[in-house]
Amino acid sequence: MSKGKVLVGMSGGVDSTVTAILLQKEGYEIEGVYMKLHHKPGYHEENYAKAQRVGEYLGIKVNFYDLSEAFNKEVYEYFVESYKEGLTPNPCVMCNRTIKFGKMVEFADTVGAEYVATGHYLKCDGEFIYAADDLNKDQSYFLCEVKKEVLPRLLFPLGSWQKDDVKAFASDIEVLNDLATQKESSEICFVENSYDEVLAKHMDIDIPGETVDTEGNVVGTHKGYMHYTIGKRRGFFVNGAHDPHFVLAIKPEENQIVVGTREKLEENAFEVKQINLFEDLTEFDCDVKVRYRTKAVPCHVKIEGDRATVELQEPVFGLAKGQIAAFYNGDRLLGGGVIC
Ligand SMILES: Nc1ncnc2c1ncn2[C@@H]1O[C@H](COP(=O)(O)OP(=O)(O)OP(=O)(O)O)[C@@H](O)[C@H]1O
Repeated sequence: MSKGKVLVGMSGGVDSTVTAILLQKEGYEIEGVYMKLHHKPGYHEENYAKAQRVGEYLGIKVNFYDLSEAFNKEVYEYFVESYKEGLTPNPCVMCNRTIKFGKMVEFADTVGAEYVATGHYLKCDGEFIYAADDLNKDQSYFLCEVKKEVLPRLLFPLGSWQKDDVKAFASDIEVLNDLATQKESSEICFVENSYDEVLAKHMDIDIPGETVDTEGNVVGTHKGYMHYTIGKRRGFFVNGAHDPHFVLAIKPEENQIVVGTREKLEENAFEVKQINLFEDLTEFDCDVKVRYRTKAVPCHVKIEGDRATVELQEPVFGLAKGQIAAFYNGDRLLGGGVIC
């Protein structure tokens, strides 16, 4: 007897392919969906064809779902607008909230699937999300803004797998072994080379401006504020500087970047907005990650409405407004918010 129906997000990559195979083996009825999210030329034809090939191998239907309009509004425009406002966005976090675990869950309803699965590396027990066993691949951070209501419907079979084992598993299946060796996708699906190349399609980002110190004194020049993120230490000019200088703040209205030495990047507290929690908490101790590839730091969090203040027990360097703070209790994800 079937364990129930699962809609699997199938991108044509090795992770979602193995996800679908494992769930079918476990006894679930599987249907796939390939989502068209952006307009990178040639991308969807190639990847949908791969997803369909996996579908044929498994004997399942793989739907093509054009979500490019919703993706453009919820993810792409947010990405471009954030840089315009001098902020550092995290498009994958917003995509997971609105598209992958938003629109895809709604689509699951239309095909009668009670569950939704992807090849993300993380664990979910229906109530909480946990870091993956493969800590190098762990993607739990990117789900901290997902709505709590959808968690009971999510399945992530790769949470207990090592990436190398996933590749080895796929390599053993002859018709799919090319998927195991293909290049891994880049971090942001619609960015081919660099984020400023994407921004340059929409506006002139090469407008030189002033580089100032923390007192507002002009100390040099830069090539346009959108080329910089907090903590960056190259690509601008500081007159007569002996020590390395880092971007401390971005002032879009003045087209200025504020720079200073590394100690000035140190922060001991910050605020977050758009707080999203998987349990009812108002004041608590936990660990916080202020970027994806960074160590979690112990902190104290106090929630007020949909905002929170975070006091760090050890300093972090280079907090970027717009970036995502994810709260953890050990390997359990408590939720997250947007640094403001
Ligand atoms: N265009 C898409 N259509 C359907 N599902 C998708 C799509 N893009 C990503 N996913 C789902 O989200 C998961 C995570 O995507 P991400 O791009 O982070 O991972 P990935 O390691 O490249 O995965 P894969 O190897 O499956 O391509 C994928 O494994 C897949 O289940």
